[in-house]
Amino acid sequence: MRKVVLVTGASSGVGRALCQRLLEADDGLHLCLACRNRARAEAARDALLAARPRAQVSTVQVDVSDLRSVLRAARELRRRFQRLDYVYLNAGIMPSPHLNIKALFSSLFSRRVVHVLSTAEGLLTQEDRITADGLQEVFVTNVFGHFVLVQELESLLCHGDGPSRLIWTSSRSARRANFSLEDVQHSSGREPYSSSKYALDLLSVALNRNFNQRGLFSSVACPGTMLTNLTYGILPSFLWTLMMPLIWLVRFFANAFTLTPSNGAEALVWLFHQKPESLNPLTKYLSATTGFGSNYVTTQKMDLSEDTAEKLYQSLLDLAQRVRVTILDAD
Ligand SMILES: NC(=O)C1=CN([C@@H]2O[C@H](COP(=O)(O)OP(=O)(O)OC[C@H]3O[C@@H](n4cnc5c(N)ncnc54)[C@H](OP(=O)(O)O)[C@@H]3O)[C@@H](O)[C@H]2O)C=CC1
Ligand SMILES: CC(C)=CCC[C@@H](C)[C@H]1CC[C@H]2C3=C(CC[C@]12C)[C@@]1(C)CCC(=O)[C@@H](C)[C@@H]1CC3
Repeated sequence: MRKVVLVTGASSGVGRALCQRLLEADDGLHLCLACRNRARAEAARDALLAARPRAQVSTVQVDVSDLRSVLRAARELRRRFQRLDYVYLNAGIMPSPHLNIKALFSSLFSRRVVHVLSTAEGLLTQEDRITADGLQEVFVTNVFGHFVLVQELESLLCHGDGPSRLIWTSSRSARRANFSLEDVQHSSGREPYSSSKYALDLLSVALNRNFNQRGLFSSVACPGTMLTNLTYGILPSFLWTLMMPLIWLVRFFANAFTLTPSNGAEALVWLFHQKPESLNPLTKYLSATTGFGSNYVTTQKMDLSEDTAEKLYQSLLDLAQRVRVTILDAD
């Protein structure tokens, strides 16, 4: 039977490159592209099938920032599939980013230059919005919509017939100091992106604690800094082009500049091929690229406590229950 792989945010960037690379390695897979925009999803499916006609590629419409859409998509997936072998929880946003140019220049002359350029620590803030469900948009898109999707797909993931895998696209910019259990949605801070990625790291740890015995394994990866729609929201593409000679130089010292979505997919593809029992649940798997353009995977121990992970998990369960009641009452 074909293995089934679901990828959210597969219409562009690293999600789309991941699909391409997975099919290059094995066109016997069934890929299901979970995207918010039907036209972009179908364009991605057509391009993938044109390159690998033997593959099976389907699409499902889901806007992960809209919980009704998540429930609808999960219902559709339960109708279509008996099991999901891999779910890549990859869709993500960084709305209205503001780059602190002064901090960028001073970091270039500091001893922490490699760390700052790899994580953007102290360089970026964002303006978050509130969704129609009354939730912070970055939190619901990057974390909570995916959490509810996983809950709704539990029967396809814990099927008792071999392991299933969750692989989250996190980030090197996930930072403990930007996350608080008292404000998991980061409604009162200016770094919702970093907070949401830290929440993903915690969530993955908690999911492993709660689901490994039922055959579900979770991992987190960072694709490194790539030129995608997300980074074009920080600086326009012509500025990236102008800075390219400098960035190629920087890449000799900072392996996090993977630059292309295909390079960025390295850790996500690598995780696909690993036995889940061999992976450390407290490790983040990072795509990296050398100055000469070779890709490899490196690891980082996550800066978190299992107790905080469990507390976040419980608070997401509570929130999901409350939101479900509100949605059901409104319908
Ligand atoms: N670019 C980078 O340097 C880095 C990116 N990442 C992470 O990689 C992931 C992919 O981003 P990247 O490829 O860079 O950027 P892109 O903007 O190219 O891709 C983001 C994907 O997420 C989808 N998406 C956004 N919002 C929603 C939503 N509400 N519902 C469903 N799908 C949605 C987008 O759909 P659509 O095509 O319709 O816009 C798109 O397919 C993100 O989680 C990001 O945080 C992590 C580290 C570095
Ligand atoms: C490298 C030079 C000379 C200039 C680029 C400056 C910034 C635009 C750039 C430096 C660090 C980058 C970075 C990200 C975006 C672009 C930078 C701020 C991310 C925040 C992109 C999304 C992520 O998830 C992070 C892992 C990236 C961290 C580094």
